[in-house]
Amino acid sequence: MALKKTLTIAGSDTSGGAGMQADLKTFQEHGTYGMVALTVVVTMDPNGWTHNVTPLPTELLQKQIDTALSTGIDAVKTGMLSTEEIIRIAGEAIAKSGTSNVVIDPVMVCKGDDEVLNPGNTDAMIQHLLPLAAVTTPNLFEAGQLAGTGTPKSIDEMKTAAKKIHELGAKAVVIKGGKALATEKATDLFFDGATFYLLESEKVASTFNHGAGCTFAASVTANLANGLSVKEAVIEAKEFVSAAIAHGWALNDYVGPVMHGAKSRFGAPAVTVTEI
Ligand SMILES: Nc1ncnc2c1ncn2[C@@H]1O[C@H](COP(=O)(O)OP(=O)(O)O)[C@@H](O)[C@H]1O
Ligand SMILES: Cc1ncc(COP(=O)(O)O)c(C=O)c1O
Ligand SMILES: [Mg+2]
Repeated sequence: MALKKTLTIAGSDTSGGAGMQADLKTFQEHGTYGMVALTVVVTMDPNGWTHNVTPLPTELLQKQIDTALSTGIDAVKTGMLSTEEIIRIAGEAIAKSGTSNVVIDPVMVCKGDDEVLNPGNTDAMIQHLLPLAAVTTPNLFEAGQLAGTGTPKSIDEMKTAAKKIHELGAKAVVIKGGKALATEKATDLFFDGATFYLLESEKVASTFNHGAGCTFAASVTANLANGLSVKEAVIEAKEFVSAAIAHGWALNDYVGPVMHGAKSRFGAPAVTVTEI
């Protein structure tokens, strides 16, 4: 039986919760066939868990992209890209891929890590990636950087940022309020270019949400490969990640990854969708 083919152009999170590890686990849970073009390897200091990001040689990235694209892919997502050159190469790969099922997760920082990646990356993402996006999935900080508005602090400010990001070329935008937004629920804003929707689920008190953003974007990617509409894809992704966060767990004293396979095992919390 042939499966839908999903590609992630992303970094390796050696701790397994985020990055290409989250993407592959999530692709598998959605019944798609996952492939990876690896950009960087993230390792952690065993004492204190400080992140270290090591880019792979770009010739090696290009060879991986050529390999994966030669199979004919049904959807592609980007994750941590880390340098302007990698962002440009990813953009060229997507333009060549032949699919319009393109999810840009504009990863700029790791949760719990203050080191913001090179600001030139934001401009490179705007130039090379946003115009190709069927959906882009910034968190609050990333949305503020892309829109040039500073981090949104309310639903109204999220709407303003989403409009700007849409004007930059992304066909649809999900700004993830997550637990940073001061709302009772875990609230994300979805803008399809015409209508705004709030996607809401119970806010989980736990801090075990490492990899939530990657898992959300990978779910959207697999759903698009499987033929769902963009709106259906983001709603299912919200259910999928809500279940994964509700069952997040402590890997060690430093990090709590989401449980990528929670929805199929335990079901998903309710998600409400409201047009605003
Ligand atoms: N504590 C939480 N409870 C429920 N949902 C959450 C929680 N934290 C994040 N989410 C959801 O997880 C998804 C990823 O969001 P977020 O963690 O902000 O992204 P990122 O990992 O990219 O920073 C979003 O749908 C967000 O609303
Ligand atoms: C390789 C890699 N990609 C992406 C991320 C971003 O993860 P999140 O899903 O928490 O936004 C991380 C964070 O550690 C990472 O290591
Ligand atoms: Mg993220």
